[in-house]
Amino acid sequence: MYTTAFLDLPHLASACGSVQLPGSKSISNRVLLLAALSQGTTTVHDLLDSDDTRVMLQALQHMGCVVEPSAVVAGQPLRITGIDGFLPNNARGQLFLGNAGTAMRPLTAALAVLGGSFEMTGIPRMYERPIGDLVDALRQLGCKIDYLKNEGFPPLHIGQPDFSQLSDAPIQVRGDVSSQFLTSLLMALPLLATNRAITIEVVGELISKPYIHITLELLARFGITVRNDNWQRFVIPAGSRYQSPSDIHVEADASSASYFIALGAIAACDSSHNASQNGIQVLGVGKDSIQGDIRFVEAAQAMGAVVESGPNWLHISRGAWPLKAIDLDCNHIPDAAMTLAAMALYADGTTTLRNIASWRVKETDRIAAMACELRKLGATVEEGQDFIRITPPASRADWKAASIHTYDDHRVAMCFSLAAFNPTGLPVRIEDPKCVAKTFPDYFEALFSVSQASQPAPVICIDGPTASGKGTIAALVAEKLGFALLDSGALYRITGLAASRAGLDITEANAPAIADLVRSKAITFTPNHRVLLDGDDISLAIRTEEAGMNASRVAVFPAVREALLQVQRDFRRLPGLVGDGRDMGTVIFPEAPLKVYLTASAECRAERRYKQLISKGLSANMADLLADLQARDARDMHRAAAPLKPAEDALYLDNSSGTIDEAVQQVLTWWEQRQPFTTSA
Ligand SMILES: Nc1ncnc2c1ncn2[C@@H]1O[C@H](COP(=O)(O)OP(=O)(O)OP(=O)(O)O)[C@@H](O)[C@H]1O
Ligand SMILES: Nc1ccn([C@H]2C[C@H](O)[C@@H](COP(=O)(O)O)O2)c(=O)n1
Repeated sequence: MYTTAFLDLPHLASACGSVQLPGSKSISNRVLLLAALSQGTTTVHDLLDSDDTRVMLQALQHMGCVVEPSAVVAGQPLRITGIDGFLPNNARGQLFLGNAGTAMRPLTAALAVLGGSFEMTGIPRMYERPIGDLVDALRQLGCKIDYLKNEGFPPLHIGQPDFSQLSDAPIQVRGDVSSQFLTSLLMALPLLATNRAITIEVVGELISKPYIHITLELLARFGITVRNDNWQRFVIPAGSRYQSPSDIHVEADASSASYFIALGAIAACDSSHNASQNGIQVLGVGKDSIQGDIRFVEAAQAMGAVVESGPNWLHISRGAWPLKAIDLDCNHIPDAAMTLAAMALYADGTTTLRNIASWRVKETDRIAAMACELRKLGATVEEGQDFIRITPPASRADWKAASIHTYDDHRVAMCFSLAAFNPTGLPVRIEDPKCVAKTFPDYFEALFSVSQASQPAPVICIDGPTASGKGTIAALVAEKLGFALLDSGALYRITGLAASRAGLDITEANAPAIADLVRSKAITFTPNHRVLLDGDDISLAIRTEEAGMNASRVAVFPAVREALLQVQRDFRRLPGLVGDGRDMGTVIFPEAPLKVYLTASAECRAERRYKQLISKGLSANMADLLADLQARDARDMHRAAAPLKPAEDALYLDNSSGTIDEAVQQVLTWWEQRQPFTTSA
């Protein structure tokens, strides 16, 4: 997941390949709560690991459920032993539920029926999301719920209910604000229906029926068959008791699929792929899905997408181009419909999405957010209380390179990534990309894995002499931008070490053998910054001064440099790369848009290197270090092959007196000056 302040998506030209989607958030959190209320242990497969499921799991553990392991581990099922309809004695606590509506609303209902003493809290946006209609419905039953701040909104306090006045009268709930209120009652009230049937009556038109369909399907899996009288009345039978189904599989998220369905419809396939590889394959959800958002497929088809499907897969390719503008009532696909707003940027006219009032009370006011950000890209947008109307930029020249504000809303971030396929060749900046953690933490990684940029990924080169600070500054710049990192010096250090371990003297005569040796070795840079040579951890061994000197000696040989050329270029990937070394800007990436030549006085470098070695527990001597460093500079600068020198278009940065942060900031400022983005509103 990208945890940077922003993520710059280079202009994307084509997309092709296969994506495995994470589990559905709606199904995951429903399954977790139902398993928690049940008798028995439920093994949950393919659970989504996201912010919303994490807060739900923590809450369930607070309620006395046994969860093993205590958090989601990739590829492993999770076992939940339920409370069989009763909280432990004196159950109490504060439950922090972030911005997870799928946790706040159903847990409020379940705990209000179960009792105990709980404070339900969240982030500030949660306190703007209405819950009054649910609380009113629960109070009809005798539940004890108090508002801790504003009437009608979380945070809440839930106390011990009094069901002495409970009658057979139907419980009424509004259905026209959020279907989560009805879902919450449907999941909580079986706890009260042990010896009487309970009827829920919907007041107003029920929105988002597909989400109620998911709830009913899952209730049935946990032993509760609810009678649905035309979406107006729901009858929970007497004698209800939650029973674990033992094993349950969470299907992939159909709304997450919408971004890749749109991608298949928008992006041409790279001509280097053959016809059979054409398009985007989505794995984990298909035509047998119980999720209403699967009907996004029909909307995408109406806009021109060509979609084939199997029980749990979809294949999407471009059909009509430009896409066809549509006018659609989106009540049946409230979440996925946001993706249509992004697709509308590529349509042949004005697209209108209607009956989307619920967008206004989601993670953010989504109608306002989409309108504002689409306008930044050059679209003309009209918004109403329950509709949005989008006319794409009139011509290529009318597209703008925008910095997209994401409002802590995962769907805004994912939708606007599709703007990177604009016809003008512009990049798109996505602010706060980590907001996708709510449903699809690795969304951007998945997007990059199937997308091809119109230009090779951007590279920032940082070259300079030994111990000038290249590695330190390069790593920090890469971290800030979410770019990959190439420590090219490490490759020469590994080569020098491999040669000595193989008993090869570093001589010109041995240069071809050393080059062959490095070609035959498996070199791995692990995500936690370890360096492996054929599986052996050599992270520390390559950091000695001797290893640095040997690196400088092998680096003189053209055959070695040739052997490492493609290895280095292969580090280039989306969204970009920072390369540190001696010839990044002159030889390896001569077309890089930013080249920095980092210097510092020899004395300053020797002193910093001294401190660096001592801090790693390696021995060092200042006088020797200074002499070695000067010898290394001389060899690196005066060798015939790719000598250390500034590229003609390099910018000089003297790192002798400033701080590390100042040097990093300078590089970032130069980078920013090369970007075309208009700033956020
Ligand atoms: N501006 C600075 N102020 C203080 N210390 C710094 C500064 N810049 C870098 N350093 C420190 O200097 C030491 C050497 O930096 P670094 O290892 O990044 O250099 P390098 O150029 O990558 O070296 P090499 O070429 O040998 O790989 C590190 O301990 C780093 O933290
Ligand atoms: N692009 C590069 C990177 C490194 N080298 C050589 C010369 C250096 O002295 C040696 C070790 O590099 P360091 O880890 O200290 O950055 O490797 C090179 O020739 N070209």
